[in-house]
Amino acid sequence: MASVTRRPLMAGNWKMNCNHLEANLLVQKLAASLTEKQLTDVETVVLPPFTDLRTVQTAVDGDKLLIGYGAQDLSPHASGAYTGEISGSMLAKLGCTYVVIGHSERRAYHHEDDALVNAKVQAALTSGLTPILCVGEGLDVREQGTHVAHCSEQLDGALKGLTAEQVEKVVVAYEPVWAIGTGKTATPEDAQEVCGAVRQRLAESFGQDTADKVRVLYGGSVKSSNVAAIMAQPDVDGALVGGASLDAEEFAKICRFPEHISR
Ligand SMILES: O=C(CO)COP(=O)(O)O
Repeated sequence: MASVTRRPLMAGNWKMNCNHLEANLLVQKLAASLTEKQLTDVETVVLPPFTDLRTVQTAVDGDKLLIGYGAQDLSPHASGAYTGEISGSMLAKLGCTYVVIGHSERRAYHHEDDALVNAKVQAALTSGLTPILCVGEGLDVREQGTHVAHCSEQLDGALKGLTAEQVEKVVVAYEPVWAIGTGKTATPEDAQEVCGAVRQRLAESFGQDTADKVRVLYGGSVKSSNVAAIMAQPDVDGALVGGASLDAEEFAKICRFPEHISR
């Protein structure tokens, strides 16, 4: 177990922020704030709104930036009469490698359930995209103490019908809803408790080898001041960062976390 190495992943979820001009500036500034070695050691990814993706692609390709990018959602369908939707193949064609699926904001505001999340995970994999599958409990569940069972259920629902080979390609993000955008970070021990339970559940369902390969991220008020303690946890392989990813220097500092930690 201890010998398993997973490349750390820092993913910036911009949510509904930045027009395409601002996106260009942010991605260029981010790349300029990190050395090639830092970008090699820690996989750095931005997740802008759909309307920014072409601009980010142009910046990344044009300047050969070592930054990955992806979308915040996709349609479960391949193509057709689904007004307003974006397919996985459209995202892949734009050079996206990642897509966020099942974010708590989509579960809450767009009533996405585990069955839809499962269909989206399958659609992403079919298009060659890496899903960043979000799970996490609200404050009520946390107060009842059933957060581990809640996240395990969300995980089971999202990965239903997948093979171990497919699951190896998935990134899981544990984002406690009560810690998102609130400034309340889960303690490093809280993050480890659920990230460890996620890996345990993956091992039970898909085998230890698969569980050891899957990267599990923590998300919720991650900042440069708390990232090192969170990343010191054995089952936390990276962070899904909201607000702090909109500031290039702050997100770059988050990506430079290995300077403050010995794992
Ligand atoms: O929801 C998040 C990332 O997907 C976390 O957002 P914040 O970092 O703003 O709390």
